[in-house]
Amino acid sequence: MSGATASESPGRPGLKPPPDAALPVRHPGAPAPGELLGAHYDQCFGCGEGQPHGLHLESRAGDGVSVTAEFTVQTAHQGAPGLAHGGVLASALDETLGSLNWLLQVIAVTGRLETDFVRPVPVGTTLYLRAHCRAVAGRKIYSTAEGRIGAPDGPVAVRAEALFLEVKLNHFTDNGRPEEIQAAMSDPDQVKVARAFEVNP
Ligand SMILES: CCCCCCCC(=O)SCCNC(=O)CCNC(=O)[C@H](O)C(C)(C)COP(=O)(O)OP(=O)(O)OC[C@H]1O[C@@H](n2cnc3c(N)ncnc32)[C@H](O)[C@@H]1OP(=O)(O)O
Repeated sequence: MSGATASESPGRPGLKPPPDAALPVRHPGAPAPGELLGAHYDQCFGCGEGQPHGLHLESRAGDGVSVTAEFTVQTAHQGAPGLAHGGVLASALDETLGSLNWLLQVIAVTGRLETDFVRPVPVGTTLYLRAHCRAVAGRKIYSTAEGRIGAPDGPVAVRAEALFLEVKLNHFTDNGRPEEIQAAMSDPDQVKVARAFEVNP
């Protein structure tokens, strides 16, 4: 363990933007800084209100291509007694990082997610997450995130670097279980249909 932060060590295989990568551009139609993004899909484990044991993460647009989010660790999220499960914390980072694609207004999925677990996170803790997009190269989106305990400037508990890959809508329609795809597509609210798959409304 080097002790370096994610943003100080952007050279890990598959996570380093190529030299010709561009700076990310916030879409003109993206929610304004400070605006809540809302759940993109009611059944999403990360943000959906229809998931009783989900994270119920609330993401908010930040400046540039950045977001902040909060989630409170519940008893259903334990790994060891009284402590958050590492996979749940990775999910919180993944969800926060995924929200960045809404500001870029591209449909993208996580290809690679590398997580550093820096401190144990007790049940009842509110984790303050922050993510920003570092670079874009073709379909590849390079982003980084961290989660702090108890306050936006609290001690860092988790960090992640991620590569998202832009995909077409058929990534979901060809691969998702037909029942859920049908249900999501037939919602009369077209914005909800679009957001379920993170397509631009
Ligand atoms: C608000 C929204 C919240 C969303 C929730 C959070 C997001 C999620 O959790 S999404 C769910 C988890 N992710 C998935 O299910 C994705 C499953 N994986 C896949 O479908 C595919 O592997 C996918 C789409 C990522 C890549 O496949 P494909 O489109 O065929 O890309 P492919 O042609 O293989 O590779 C394209 C480039 O990316 C690179 N690449 C692909 N995967 C990786 C990887 N894991 N690591 C590093 N590089 C990779 C390739 O090397 C290639 O590079 P180059 O262009 O330089 O040769």
